[in-house]
Amino acid sequence: MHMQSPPVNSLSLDFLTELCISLEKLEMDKGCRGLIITSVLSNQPKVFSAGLDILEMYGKSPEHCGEFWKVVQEMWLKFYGSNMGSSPAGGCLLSLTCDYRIMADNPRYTIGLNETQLGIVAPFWFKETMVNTVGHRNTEVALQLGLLYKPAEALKIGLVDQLVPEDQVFTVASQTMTKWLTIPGNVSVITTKSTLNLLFSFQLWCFNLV
Ligand SMILES: CCCCCCC/C=C/C(=O)SCCNC(=O)CCNC(=O)[C@H](O)C(C)(C)COP(=O)(O)OP(=O)(O)OC[C@H]1O[C@@H](n2cnc3c(N)ncnc32)[C@H](O)[C@@H]1OP(=O)(O)O
Repeated sequence: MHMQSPPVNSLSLDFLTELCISLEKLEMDKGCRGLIITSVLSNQPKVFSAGLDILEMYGKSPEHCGEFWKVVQEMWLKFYGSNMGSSPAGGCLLSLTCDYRIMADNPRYTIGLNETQLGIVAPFWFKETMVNTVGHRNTEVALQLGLLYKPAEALKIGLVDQLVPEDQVFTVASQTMTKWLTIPGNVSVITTKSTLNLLFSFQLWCFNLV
């Protein structure tokens, strides 16, 4: 899936709604077993996604914000595989929801949950998704300081899985997905994934009760 919403693929209500509809269609397509999401913006260096559209959250009615927030959560529930350039905040969340993250090895790119730098709080489920990926201590430091990591640092803490030269990102992503798809039987993979997420799903359920 190619994201192309200039200038920076910011996640607006319209963009997220279209993304969720496209994902729903792919989920219903029995021939589709995986998804590589990438940015085809023409800017250099490339942005994967600038995160939530800041203008979507400013000066809007509570109803509009509610609708926006619902679609952000829906997006978080659906994702699978990714490759990328710069990914701050919601852009980082988008890639954290994927099974495997391949980042272009260009020090001008950064990734991380930088919300505190903007004076906002990374929501509970952003934080928990980060903890599940890089562990508690790395998350503690990253979130409190609102750190944006360059590719080599992101690889070191496990925020991304692989760095590749910029012109090879898509080829390597395709090869990686081919390897993942050799695992037989969708059901065992999906069940394993659900088991890994069981505690988090329960926490989220409790959180929604309060
Ligand atoms: C309802 C409750 C919500 C609670 C939310 C809590 C969680 C929040 C999550 C978030 O995702 S908040 C968003 C955080 N995002 C950022 O901090 C990213 C900010 N942007 C950048 O760092 C850079 O723009 C970039 C992505 C690295 C790209 O840099 P580049 O130099 O290539 O482009 P710029 O000249 O900076 O930007 C071009 C253009 O795009 C506009 N823009 C950038 N980011 C956003 C954004 N997130 N939303 C809306 N618009 C954005 C930027 O203003 C420029 O616009 P113009 O000036 O050209 O009009």
